[in-house]
Amino acid sequence: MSRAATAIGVLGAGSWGTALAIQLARNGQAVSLWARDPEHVAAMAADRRNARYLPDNAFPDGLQPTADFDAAVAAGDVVLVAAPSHAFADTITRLQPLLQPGQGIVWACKGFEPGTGRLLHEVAQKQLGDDVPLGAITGPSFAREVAMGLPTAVTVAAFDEDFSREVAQRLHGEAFRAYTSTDMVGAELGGAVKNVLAVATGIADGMGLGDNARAALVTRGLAEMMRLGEAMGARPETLTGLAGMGDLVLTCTGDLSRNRRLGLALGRGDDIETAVRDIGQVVEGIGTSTEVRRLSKAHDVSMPISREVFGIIHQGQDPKACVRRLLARDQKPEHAS
Ligand SMILES: NC(=O)C1=CN([C@@H]2O[C@H](COP(=O)(O)OP(=O)(O)OC[C@H]3O[C@@H](n4cnc5c(N)ncnc54)[C@H](OP(=O)(O)O)[C@@H]3O)[C@@H](O)[C@H]2O)C=CC1
Ligand SMILES: O=C(CO)COP(=O)(O)O
Repeated sequence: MSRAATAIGVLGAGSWGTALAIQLARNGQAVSLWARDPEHVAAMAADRRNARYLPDNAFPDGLQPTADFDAAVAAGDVVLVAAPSHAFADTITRLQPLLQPGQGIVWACKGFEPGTGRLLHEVAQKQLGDDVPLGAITGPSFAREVAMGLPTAVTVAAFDEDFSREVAQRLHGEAFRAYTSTDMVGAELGGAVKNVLAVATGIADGMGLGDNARAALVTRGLAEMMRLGEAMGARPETLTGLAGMGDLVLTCTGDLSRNRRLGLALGRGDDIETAVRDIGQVVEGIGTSTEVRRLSKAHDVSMPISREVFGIIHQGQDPKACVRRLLARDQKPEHAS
């Protein structure tokens, strides 16, 4: 099969893979959208929509669902991975032997490798070496709104500026602005850490703590993200930009956020298993809270809000006790000198 700059394979037909596939097809790309379940593929092909994840959005003509992983990888010069972060490493391992010279990989997953805290570009680089162009799509972007064609801005980060430009050009279009960045660490860190902070603000809102508390959590959460970012080599402007502050504002305030919705349920006193089942889609903040805890310890960075989210999710701690602990912390200057 010949590969072309006007064709692309998207691996993962959840809500975000499907929305990005719709956006790419809107821009005239021939899109092969791969899903792992052949029945799901058959249903999408018949309905010309993804009834499981984005039922309200019809597929543009250029979008073809496929159950053929190899064909999706071979479709274009760029392969877009849109699996949850816990499936990222396996996806890279599976596609590695299929990669042809000149092909690049970009992903839309927001999280860390479970168990190691590695950023996804570190996972990909370790597996593939330095010769394969790699990039990450991040920023404030609810799948449903992108699929509807509502105005959205994202960042495409890659060490290789030509590659980030190429991916951005494929995505950029009417109502969809794709910026570029060379700060992979900041772009990936912002998109991952915001998941934990969206759970935190959801919990506060679920407990009825008010608008002041939400604004305080967003702002102090950003301070946590920036401290970790400084320790890990992120650029501060990335974290005050779309990948950090932008996504933080979106997911800490927008009820389409699955992470915020998990928090709302926990804050109302629901148990986590029921909340996750009711949401029915990936909630990255659950695993990410463990990895943020790991990284904050490894880099000796104070992240009290993220720590309490970890305690509530993984240690069964009472949200009320967590709030009391946060409020009882020592008084101090807002900005460390
Ligand atoms: N939805 C959004 O608005 C946005 C999501 N993201 C990020 O995109 C990534 C994907 O999320 P999203 O599409 O929303 O998730 P969804 O829950 O909507 O869909 C999950 C998708 O991943 C597949 N999947 C689940 N487990 C595995 C696995 N072990 N191996 C391979 N595939 C698997 C599912 O397949 P199946 O149906 O067969 O179970 C499904 O296609 C996440 O990292 C998320 O943070 C980023 C920006 C926006
Ligand atoms: O990352 C997202 C929007 O930018 C999606 O957020 P949730 O995973 O919390 O739904």
